[in-house]
Amino acid sequence: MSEEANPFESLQGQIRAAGEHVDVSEGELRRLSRPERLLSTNLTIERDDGSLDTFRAYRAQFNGDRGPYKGGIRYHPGVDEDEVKALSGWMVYKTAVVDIPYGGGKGGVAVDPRTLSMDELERLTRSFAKELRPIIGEDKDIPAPDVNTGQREMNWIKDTYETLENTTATGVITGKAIDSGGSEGRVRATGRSVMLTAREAFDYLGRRIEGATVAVQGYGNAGSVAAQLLESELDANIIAVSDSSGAICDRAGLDAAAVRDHKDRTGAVTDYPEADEELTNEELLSMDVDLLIPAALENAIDADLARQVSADVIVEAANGPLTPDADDVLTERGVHVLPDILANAGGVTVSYFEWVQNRQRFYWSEEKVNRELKRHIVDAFDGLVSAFEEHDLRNFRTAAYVVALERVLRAYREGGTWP
Ligand SMILES: NC(=O)C1=CN([C@@H]2O[C@H](COP(=O)(O)OP(=O)(O)OC[C@H]3O[C@@H](n4cnc5c(N)ncnc54)[C@H](OP(=O)(O)O)[C@@H]3O)[C@@H](O)[C@H]2O)C=CC1
Ligand SMILES: O=C(O)CCC(=O)C(=O)O
Repeated sequence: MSEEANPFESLQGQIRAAGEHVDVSEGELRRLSRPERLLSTNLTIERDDGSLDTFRAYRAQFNGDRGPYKGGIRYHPGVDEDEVKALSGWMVYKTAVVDIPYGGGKGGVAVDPRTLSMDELERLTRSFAKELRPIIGEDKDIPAPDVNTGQREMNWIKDTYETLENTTATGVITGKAIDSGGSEGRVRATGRSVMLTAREAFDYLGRRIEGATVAVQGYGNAGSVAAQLLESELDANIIAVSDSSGAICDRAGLDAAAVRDHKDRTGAVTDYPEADEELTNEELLSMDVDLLIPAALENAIDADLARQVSADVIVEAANGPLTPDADDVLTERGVHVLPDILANAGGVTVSYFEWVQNRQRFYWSEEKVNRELKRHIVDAFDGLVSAFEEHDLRNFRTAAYVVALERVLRAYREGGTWP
């Protein structure tokens, strides 16, 4: 394996690559390549046995030119400052590419939540919420779920914030449970945009998605919903999936929902009784499939692995799953990569719908949420393709950053000296 790429440097390279095709000054590019603000703190909680433990925690507010900072909160041992900075920057360009009125932020705690009891997790989350309280708010910075967080953690943060502020502020966080102001369709929104992006991409490339073979790395919120929707709505054939325990494969096709049930019951996709064989994650990523969906963490595919990738199309459900060198190798090899900032933007798009519903105190049906989500993703895909063709770009990622950078730049300039 080559040396691990720094995700913050990866993000900066992606912005610079787009900058070559956009009328942007060096000063503007520098401004739009680093966070405006970073909260870096320690959370000390009492363990159930009475001892104290301390965890590093961060919130990066990368850019607010287009609206309040927006982005998830991750609980994972690998969380560090550069990861959070990168993830917050990706949010800026993601919200811009789907044209929703937000900037970008991201937070995280360096913790393996599986080592905490539910009570300890609640104390940790409420402690983080107290640290976040001065810098978040319905019109300031609106967190949401990411890896290893979900409705439960979002509700704890909302409750802590509202208690300390002595008010109701339903829109201070998104990804909440439905009866606490959550939106229909949010839980499945990230997977849904992955499915929609795959459908649009296959159509554009003149390929059939019906019956297409698919491998999915990571079987959490993003990966397992994408797999289920690709199967149920587009008749794609999910032949391999994985999680941190390993990968399973059935070349005749897995039942994506049944694998999810098995993982919910046992905690892992491995040992699924209907699977033909078990593989390593590396073997899954180099399988000969029509569509590969990395849906776990950053840097899943480096240059060495990229040379072994046999998929024709990659749709990035995870944020930053390719190292920059892997991206170059895949571009040169003619593998079509649909970038994270479009493909997984369904999550933040429905978070936006949730926030709109919270502000209006008027709630939408799931059918309306899904219809609006489809419109945003299809429009964003069309915008990306227009930029790709107009600038004769080397890959779809640069096209997405060109569209997004132009939008962020316009907002920045309109806030200061008009061109
Ligand atoms: N949730 C959301 O709304 C959004 C998520 N994303 C991105 O999608 C990605 C996944 O997030 P999400 O689905 O929410 O997170 P989850 O915590 O729900 O799922 C993550 C999955 O990745 C698996 N995983 C972790 N490490 C590895 C590994 N080395 N090899 C294979 N699988 C691994 C986990 O396995 P195990 O279950 O065994 O731990 C789990 O199945 C992240 O990059 C996130 O930033 C992007 C936009 C929105
Ligand atoms: O729903 C949101 O606001 C953010 C989701 C997120 O963290 C992401 O898109 O990476």
